[in-house]
Amino acid sequence: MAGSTVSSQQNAEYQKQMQIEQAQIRQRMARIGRKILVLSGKGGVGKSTVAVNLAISLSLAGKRTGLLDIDIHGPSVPKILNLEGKMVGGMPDAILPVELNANLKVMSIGFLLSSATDAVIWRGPRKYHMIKQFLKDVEWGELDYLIIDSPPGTGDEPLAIIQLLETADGAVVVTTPQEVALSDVRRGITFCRSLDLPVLGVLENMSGFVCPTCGQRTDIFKSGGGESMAASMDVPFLGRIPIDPQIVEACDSGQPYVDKYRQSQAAQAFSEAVIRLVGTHSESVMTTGQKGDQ
Ligand SMILES: Nc1ncnc2c1ncn2[C@@H]1O[C@H](COP(=O)(O)OP(=O)(O)OP(=O)(O)O)[C@@H](O)[C@H]1O
Repeated sequence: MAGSTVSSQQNAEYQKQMQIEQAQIRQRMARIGRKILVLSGKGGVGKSTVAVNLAISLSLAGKRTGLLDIDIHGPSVPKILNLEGKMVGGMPDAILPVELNANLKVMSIGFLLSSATDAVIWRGPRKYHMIKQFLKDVEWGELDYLIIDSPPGTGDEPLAIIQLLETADGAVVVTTPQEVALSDVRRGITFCRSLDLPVLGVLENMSGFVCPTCGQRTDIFKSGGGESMAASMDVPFLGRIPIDPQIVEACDSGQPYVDKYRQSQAAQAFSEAVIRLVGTHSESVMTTGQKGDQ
């Protein structure tokens, strides 16, 4: 009897603590306009590349943007943005994100690991706790957009963030065109629907390669599969990003691709996809995406 009283007391305290933390998350998130998750059904399809370049495009368009990398097992955002080894700032009750430029703040689990080679072996509850801490403690300030790079698949991390955010605006689902990737994406879309998370669009990455020497196009992973899958699942299609070796080079050297190679076919395709995605803010994104020299 005494034991059950203690455990019900503990349970009540735990519930109270959860409510306090959820209220803290709500308070932080109330200062952020649109919260967009970038998901993929399968690993290696370019999800982090898309998340980074989406965040850069929005920041170049003058939108106050945050980029949150919750890919606990493979945080690649610090590498792609040449932020490896950066220390995040701290305040008594908050973690300060790294400021990449005046409009772009970045937070990644990678900043909290002691080296780029550290492996994280965490079970579900610990991942949930880390994601909750990010949402509760990272001091973004006022943002127009928060872009969240989630790990591939439909596991603990995307589930945790969707539940904890409560009010995410939706997901961009990245795929490559071949059937083996598309079947995983269908599962990803079903996952979003079962959690009432709107699918804002499907982006087909690595869609064809145009040889820079002879100009011949080769559909290495096929082409068009993402578009027909989006139509059959009744979700918007955002466009096709071709394979471009300069994307690999930019990612590996930590340079923002859409900024550095603005006139390239892939950057233009990227820019059009962002316009389809953000809709009402399209003019400013278009202006930024098309101005400037390479
Ligand atoms: N359109 C593209 N053309 C050429 N290379 C690309 C393209 N998109 C992404 N890449 C390259 O593919 C590799 C994987 O990309 P990325 O890390 O973004 O994938 P991911 O889906 O986030 O992977 P993970 O499953 O590990 O999270 C990187 O080397 C990146 O530079």
